[in-house]
Amino acid sequence: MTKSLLTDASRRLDRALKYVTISEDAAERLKAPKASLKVSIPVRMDDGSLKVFEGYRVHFDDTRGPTKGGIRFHPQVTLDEVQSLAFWMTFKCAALNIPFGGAKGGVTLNPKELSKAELERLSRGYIDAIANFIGPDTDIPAPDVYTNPMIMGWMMDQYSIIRQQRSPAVITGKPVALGGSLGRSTATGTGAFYVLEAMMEHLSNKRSGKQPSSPKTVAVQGFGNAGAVVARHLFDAGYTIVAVSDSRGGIYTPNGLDIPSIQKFKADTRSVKAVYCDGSVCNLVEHEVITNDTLLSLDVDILIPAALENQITAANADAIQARYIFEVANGPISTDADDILEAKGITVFPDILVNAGGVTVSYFEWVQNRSGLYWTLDEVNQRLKKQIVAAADTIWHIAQTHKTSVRTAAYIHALNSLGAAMDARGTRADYVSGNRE
Ligand SMILES: NC(=O)c1ccc[n+]([C@@H]2O[C@H](COP(=O)([O-])OP(=O)(O)OC[C@H]3O[C@@H](n4cnc5c(N)ncnc54)[C@H](O)[C@@H]3O)[C@@H](O)[C@H]2O)c1
Ligand SMILES: N[C@@H](CCC(=O)O)C(=O)O
Repeated sequence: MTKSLLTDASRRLDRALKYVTISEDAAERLKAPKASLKVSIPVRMDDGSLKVFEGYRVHFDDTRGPTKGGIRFHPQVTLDEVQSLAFWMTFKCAALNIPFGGAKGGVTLNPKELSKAELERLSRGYIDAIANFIGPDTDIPAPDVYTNPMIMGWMMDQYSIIRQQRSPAVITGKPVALGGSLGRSTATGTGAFYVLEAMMEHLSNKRSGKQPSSPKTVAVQGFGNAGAVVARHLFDAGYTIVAVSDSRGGIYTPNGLDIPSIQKFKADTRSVKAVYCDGSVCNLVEHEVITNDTLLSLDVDILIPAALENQITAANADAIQARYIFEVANGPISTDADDILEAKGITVFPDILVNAGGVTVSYFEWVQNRSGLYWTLDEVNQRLKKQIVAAADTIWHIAQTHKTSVRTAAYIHALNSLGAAMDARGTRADYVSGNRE
């Protein structure tokens, strides 16, 4: 039987609980989602046939505010996956001190097999099915794997039609023309870069003079919204990106890839190739074609999984050679693998901190939609940097104080804020059990 992703995710919570003073009632409530909705979405296909897709929306916890989290379109979406992603959103928002709880949504399909018109009908159909489960004050979706601003725009429009009023704040990650925030499309990668720079500074302050110089070589798994942007920031900052990949596999060259050229080529052709572009002419450069498994086990300073969950498990953790792993994807490392990596002296910087730039700028987008006042790109990035580096510094200090992994420190930090909110609100246990006298 396959292991539940949510059960594995909850083991991270158990590890942090012993460091925090949080009531047993509050801890118990954080082990299961508040509500899970499963829907069927009938879609008229271009050939006239009707196809029914399965979708989900999960609210994990709303103690700290309306629930928040992306929508994934992927053939492997399951309820267990969406629940785990909603769990991580809860702790991510708490760790970043964003006044939101955690949620997630997903539809099980391969969007690459749908025409643009079919994709629009599916996106609008999904919103029809979950409209009473979301709202600007209750649950606010956003993009995730294989969804994008165009899809968020259709979804916001559909919700506005249903409610008969324009509702930009119901969804974030929209096109800027429809009330999206400047900087949202690059926020996850930009935030990850800010965290990486902050952590490199902490590590170099901690290092004694005898230890090796600062890290320079990087491999990035997944060259999408999150992975390509962090790769570009690192390239611009002088790191050598030796390998990148997408769902079809990877490319490797020890001298380093030209990330701006690869980004341009991908935007033009949708494929990731080792190229160097001079103006509009792109030529292939010498490289090795590698699998995603090989990419993960390259001998690099920094490994960045930026694709899907469970990429590093007990089955391959022993082969990992990187010194540091920055989790840009949600849940790319299993709990068993964490232990193996720690024993090998590899430091893991966790998803709920590293990829929190996306939801942070989503929060900024929601604030801008509600106030009607829009910020410049500089303002957005400055606020993002301030908020995410503050969280990174706090988490680093918790890890040093308690001598825990950075992941456990991130959960301790999140739990302190969640526990305080839950205890302040009361667990409502008597009310829930029907004992209302
Ligand atoms: N988009 C956001 O705002 C955001 C924020 C936080 C975290 N994340 C997380 O980052 C990860 C990537 O999301 P994204 O928004 O960049 O998605 P995306 O759809 O923009 O890109 C996904 C990339 O991963 C690649 N990919 C898919 N399966 C793969 C596999 N098995 N091996 C290697 N590559 C594979 C795809 O080809 C694509 O390049 C996900 O875990 C997501 O939950 C995204
Ligand atoms: N899907 C993203 C973004 C969520 C959001 O912006 O609400 C995440 O996993 O963090």
